[in-house]
Amino acid sequence: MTHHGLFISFEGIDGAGKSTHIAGLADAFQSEGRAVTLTREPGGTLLAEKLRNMVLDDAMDPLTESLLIFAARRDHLVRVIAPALLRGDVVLCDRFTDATFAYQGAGRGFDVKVLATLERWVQSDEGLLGDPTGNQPMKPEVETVIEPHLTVWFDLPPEEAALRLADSRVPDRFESQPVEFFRRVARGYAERQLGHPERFARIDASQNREAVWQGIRQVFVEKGWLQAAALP
Ligand SMILES: Nc1ncnc2c1ncn2[C@@H]1O[C@H](COP(=O)(O)OP(=O)(O)O)[C@@H](O)[C@H]1O
Ligand SMILES: Cc1cn([C@H]2C[C@H](O)[C@@H](COP(=O)(O)OP(=O)(O)O)O2)c(=O)[nH]c1=O
Repeated sequence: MTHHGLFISFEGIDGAGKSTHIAGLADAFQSEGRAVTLTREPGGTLLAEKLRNMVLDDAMDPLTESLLIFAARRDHLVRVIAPALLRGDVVLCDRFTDATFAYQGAGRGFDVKVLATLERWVQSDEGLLGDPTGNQPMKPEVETVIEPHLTVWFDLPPEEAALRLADSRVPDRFESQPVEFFRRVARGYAERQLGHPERFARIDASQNREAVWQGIRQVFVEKGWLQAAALP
């Protein structure tokens, strides 16, 4: 799929600080005249938000969980992400497939080979350029697997994330997992980074908010995607 958009995902264990900084980046891109699509996973469409509620609220086996998450992802790609990239938008997505490898793969111990197969199927651009109902799919000339241009990984020790979350919100099914679960998830993200070093930017999320923001700012300025002057 040829497009002029920019696809950026944000990752890290719960409480690492993603939500705190995504809105600031959206403002920075908008102040430079770029259209921004701000979205999240699981979710981002009516159907995917319904699937999100099921995944976050109901106990299920890891294959069911992975299939629902990838089903939500496909709908999100077809209806929101691919059209936004074709329009030339900057897509800022709170979590994407690395979260599935970290949470369902490393966290829940589900087979990463199955996840890799689902990743290839779901993120194929085949059918993405057609009608989102799927009635009139168009075949791409060369099939490609859509993935973020950049993944900003907020790396934070699980013990610190737990402290930050303790008084901030009611935990969902994942957030209420023991710290050992998040140690595995954090290792899962580290493995994903090793597999995709060119795509990942690791941010030391244990720093204070201002230092974390400066780390993010530096990544975007170095890539030439934002001008230093546009950022506080
Ligand atoms: N650098 C930081 N230092 C201390 N607390 C932080 C920092 N960044 C965010 N927080 C706080 O930690 C909690 C989790 O942050 P949040 O952005 O919601 O994380 P995430 O979206 O990654 O789950 C919030 O209460 C937030 O205010
Ligand atoms: C995208 C994704 C999220 N998740 C989990 C991680 C989070 O605990 C939860 C929701 O993520 P998130 O949107 O970060 O929740 P919040 O904004 O409330 O912190 O879904 C997976 O287990 N697999 C996935 O593929």
